[in-house]
Amino acid sequence: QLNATFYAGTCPNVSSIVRGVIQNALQSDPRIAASLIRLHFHDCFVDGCDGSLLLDNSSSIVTEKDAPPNVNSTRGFDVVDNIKTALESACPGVVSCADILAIAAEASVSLSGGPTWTVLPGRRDSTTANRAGASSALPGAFEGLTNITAKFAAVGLDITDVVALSGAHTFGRAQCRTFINRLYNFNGTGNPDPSVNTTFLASLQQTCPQSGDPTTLTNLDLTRPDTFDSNYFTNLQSNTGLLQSDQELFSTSGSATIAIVNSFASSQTTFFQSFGASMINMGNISPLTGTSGEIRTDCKKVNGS
Ligand code: HEM
Ligand SMILES: [Ca+2]
Repeated sequence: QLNATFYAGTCPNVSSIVRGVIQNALQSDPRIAASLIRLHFHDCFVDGCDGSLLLDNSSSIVTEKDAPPNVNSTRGFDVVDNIKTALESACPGVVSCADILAIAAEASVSLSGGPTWTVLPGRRDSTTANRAGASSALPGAFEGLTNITAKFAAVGLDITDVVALSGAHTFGRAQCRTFINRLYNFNGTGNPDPSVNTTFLASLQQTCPQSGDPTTLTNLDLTRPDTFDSNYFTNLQSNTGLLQSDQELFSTSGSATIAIVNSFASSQTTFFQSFGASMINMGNISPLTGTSGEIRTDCKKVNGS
């Protein structure tokens, strides 16, 4: 039931309103586009794309925001609220918070130099959150390609989706705690991860000293950190992927992901096309449609609570 023209009659300017708020936010926060697309991902993998991630703690809600993959990590909720406020004033009670995340993801990528794709809206918002689901369903950087692939398969996404969507790490930041395992004592070997380029390793060790601040940020893409491009894949070819889960796509011998990395590295057009298709696949994960769920008035709260 998701449909490109879902808001054509009820909120025809929804895309330009969302885009305008993000454009404005980008003026003071060049990272916000990356942070917003990540919210759509962390929403969709937990009970589908239903806005569950956005709910705060309350008497009936145990927030997903405090699950390990999200706590002190996901950000941009204030901008989602600004988008919701702008939409409530233009078309009250019409656009769901789940759709805001899907539309914001596309706007964030296209405003950062990446592809455009046709977002299919029509999602409605959950009245529940799933903390345990957020703790278990989202992939972690140390998990290994086999487990990560299994978590994507659990929501109907295949190996091409894994590689294409990982390309979102072409922008945004990561904290030292998410990759320091690779820098000094990888898997108990007493040595760094052998798949880290040695010059890159030295620079990461400077950024993240062994007893330094685990929350220090660095760019996921060392080449053009705020631009959406295919450099993520050429980085993997030169062993400068930041997270273990990034570099494994290219450095796991015999893996089917290697050929996909090589094809995206050699053609940005191929990557862009594939990325748009995979974002649509991700956006289709078990939405609430029809009369299921509700259209929240405030993305942080279930209506009437
Ligand atoms: C394949 C499995 C994935 C793993 C293991 C993973 C893991 C991570 C980790 C550990 C961070 C850094 C978080 C922090 O330091 O606070 C991060 C950041 C990010 N992730 Fe992923 N991720 C994955 C897939 C995805 C997907 C599918 C998307 C979107 C389509 C995505 C978009 C992002 C973005 C844009 C950032 C930077 C956010 C910011 O700067 O605020 N990731 N990811
Ligand atoms: Ca969800």
